[in-house]
Amino acid sequence: MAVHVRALSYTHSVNSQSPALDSIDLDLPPGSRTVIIGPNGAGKSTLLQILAGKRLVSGADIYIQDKDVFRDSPEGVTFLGTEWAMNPVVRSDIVVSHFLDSVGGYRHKDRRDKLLDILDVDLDWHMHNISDGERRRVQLVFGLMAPYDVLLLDEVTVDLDVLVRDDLLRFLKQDSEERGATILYATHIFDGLNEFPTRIAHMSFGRLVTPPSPWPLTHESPLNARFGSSTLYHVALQWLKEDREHRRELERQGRKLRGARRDQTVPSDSETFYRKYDYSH
Ligand SMILES: Nc1ncnc2c1ncn2[C@@H]1O[C@H](COP(=O)(O)OP(=O)(O)OP(=O)(O)O)[C@@H](O)[C@H]1O
Repeated sequence: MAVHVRALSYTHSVNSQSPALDSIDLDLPPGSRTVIIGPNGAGKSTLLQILAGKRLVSGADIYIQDKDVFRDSPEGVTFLGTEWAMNPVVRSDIVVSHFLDSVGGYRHKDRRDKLLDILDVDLDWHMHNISDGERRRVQLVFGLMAPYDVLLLDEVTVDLDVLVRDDLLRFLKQDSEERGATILYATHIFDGLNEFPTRIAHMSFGRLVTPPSPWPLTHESPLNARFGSSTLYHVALQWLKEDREHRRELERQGRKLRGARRDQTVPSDSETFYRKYDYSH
């Protein structure tokens, strides 16, 4: 297996009400492309960060390419998350061509040039003078130019325009087919994604409630009876509605609280509001 996880549970802090990950078992074969679907806070980023070795866990088996993620630091694993763009280094006055050279771009010239074309990156851009989407494109060239065996993507296409995103997904799919690379991708954007995955999984409240299942749906798939010829978008919509229902049920039992607190007295005028929130002088 390219990725093998058993009994993975994780709690961010002692104050957390419930674990971010709860008894996760996961197997991803080489060359598979899995899209993880789940509502905000389901645990997708936490799972990807742990697989990338960014958070230490004990008591679980976590192997990538048959190597223990924490003891053997497997090579060929690329993680791309949204927080990269917040790093002051990539917001400094550095020219894109210098930046890519400084991180070894010349070693992967063919892939780098292909990605520069797909992501429409100008090598003369200054990193402190570009838009969020442009910075994201530079990140993707930087992150994808070295060939990987396992790619962990945490919603990095969020600020790309649809054309660039479409070309990028095509590149990732073709690359994975040609080189057998495994991809695990957490996203909330399902436009144009239907043809991308070979598997889909559903995470909810820290659990993998539907483990990676073949996509497009096969006749043998247990999901087939429910979703038939649905698009990925409709499957996602249905799963997320169920998640919301589940949360509301927990709320009825007083176990989770989100949204408006209708049972509480709220300040009725702006003066009370400002006093309450300490805006008064
Ligand atoms: N640094 C942190 N400290 C404390 N709790 C955290 C931290 N990061 C995430 N959590 C909590 O862990 C749970 C899982 O969060 P996670 O970011 O993994 O969800 P997600 O599925 O990636 O959500 P999203 O779709 O919003 O990105 C949430 O309840 C969240 O509040």
